Amino acid sequence: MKVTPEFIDYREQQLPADTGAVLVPGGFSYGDYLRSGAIARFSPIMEDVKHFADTGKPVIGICNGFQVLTEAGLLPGALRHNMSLDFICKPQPLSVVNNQTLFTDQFEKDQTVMFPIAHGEGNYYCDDETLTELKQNNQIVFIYQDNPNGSTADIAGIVNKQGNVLGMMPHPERASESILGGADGKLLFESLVASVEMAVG
Ligand SMILES: NC(=O)CC[C@H](N)C(=O)O
Repeated sequence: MKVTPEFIDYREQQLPADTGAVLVPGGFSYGDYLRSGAIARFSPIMEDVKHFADTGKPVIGICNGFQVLTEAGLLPGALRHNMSLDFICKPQPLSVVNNQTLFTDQFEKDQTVMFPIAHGEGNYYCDDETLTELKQNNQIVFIYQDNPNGSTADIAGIVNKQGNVLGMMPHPERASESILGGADGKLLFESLVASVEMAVG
């Protein structure tokens, strides 16, 4: 099976019927006014993204996409301003703490990967109760090796309880071929594509 990416406009009401996975990308939505992702989560397409996620199909939010998914209630917690209040843009070493997800099963457990970060509001926050749940359910997927932004428990990426929605601040797509400085990120997309292929059969 050949996987073909397709851009879906945020004003659409419905995802195409044969959608295998949804990727909510990074960038700036509505100029990050109020909070990053706080307005974009009302985009018409988000209703169907929620239904899609409810059926157990894979959804990944990267950077602004992660912010949108937390604002939409698809993932717990919130992203706050970096502790330094600076926009931080640099390569960042991470550890893959959970390689048992459909997004990370081609990584080694505790593998070090280098993904760039580029954000002003990457400081992941959740309350103690949520953090306990995240740990108990093995929902923490990536952690920062040297926490750049003040994130609770060094969290760089989490999945929802069901394991089909991933949100992460670092950018695997900016580390997906050696000409970009590294190809660690490619494994994430290969894991995802293999999972989608398996689901489709
Ligand atoms: N690269 C991104 O997606 C940036 C996300 C958001 N605009 C921030 O600065 O936090």
